[in-house]
Amino acid sequence: MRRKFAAGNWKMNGLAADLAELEKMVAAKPAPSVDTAICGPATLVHRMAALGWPVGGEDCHAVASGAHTGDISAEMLADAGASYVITGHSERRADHGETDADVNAKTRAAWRAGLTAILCIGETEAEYRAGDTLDVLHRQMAGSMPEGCTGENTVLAYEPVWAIGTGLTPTRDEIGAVHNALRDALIERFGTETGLAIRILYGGSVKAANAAEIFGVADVDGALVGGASLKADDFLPIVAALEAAD
Ligand SMILES: O=C[C@H](O)COP(=O)(O)O
Repeated sequence: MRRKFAAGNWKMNGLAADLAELEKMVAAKPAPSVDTAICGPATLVHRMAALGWPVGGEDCHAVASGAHTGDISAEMLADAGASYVITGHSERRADHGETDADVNAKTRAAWRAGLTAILCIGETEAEYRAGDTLDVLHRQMAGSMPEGCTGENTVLAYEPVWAIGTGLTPTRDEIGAVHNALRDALIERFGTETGLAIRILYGGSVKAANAAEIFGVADVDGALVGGASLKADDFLPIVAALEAAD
């Protein structure tokens, strides 16, 4: 039985003053029946973790330490109190040219440090319009997901690039068809037990207003939430909708 998971991604947002939002989330003590986490900027991870809410990084380097100015290793995130790290977010793939091989290496780095990887895949708008969504996702899964993925060390996040920060979302049927295909692909690649254990999150313009509808789709095990995770008043209703979902 997969535990539902609501993860936030603060992206390049968050100053010390914004920790007040996380304090509000902690004070609300929401939804003990679902997993929650906020992935925050590296500058805040330590202080976020100290507040007692599960925390993740937004990216990590593939190696543990060395001459890589400005980079953060998975070990550093774990040392700062993180339990998760996002790998392969489309903004990293687009802004930093990260390839599936890079994402694969970063995901293995996350495991090496004892972190759970929230591994992102997703098609661009052009790929969606061309009807190539599943081909793209299968290719990204094949390249980005290392051998050894389990339900404990990896969470798969399906994030259509064209839905991120746009207010657009695929239809319920589209999300359902994609998540169903991803589940089949996980089972084929990792076997039935592991394929059924790996959680698949949907990400892209999830907010309180559409969360219940999206969480009602089969094989949606939760969400990776960007903009609506920045404020407790936006994120907590999403967590509540996940808890209420069948
Ligand atoms: O990692 C989160 C996603 O990029 C979704 O962002 P968004 O909820 O602001 O669309």
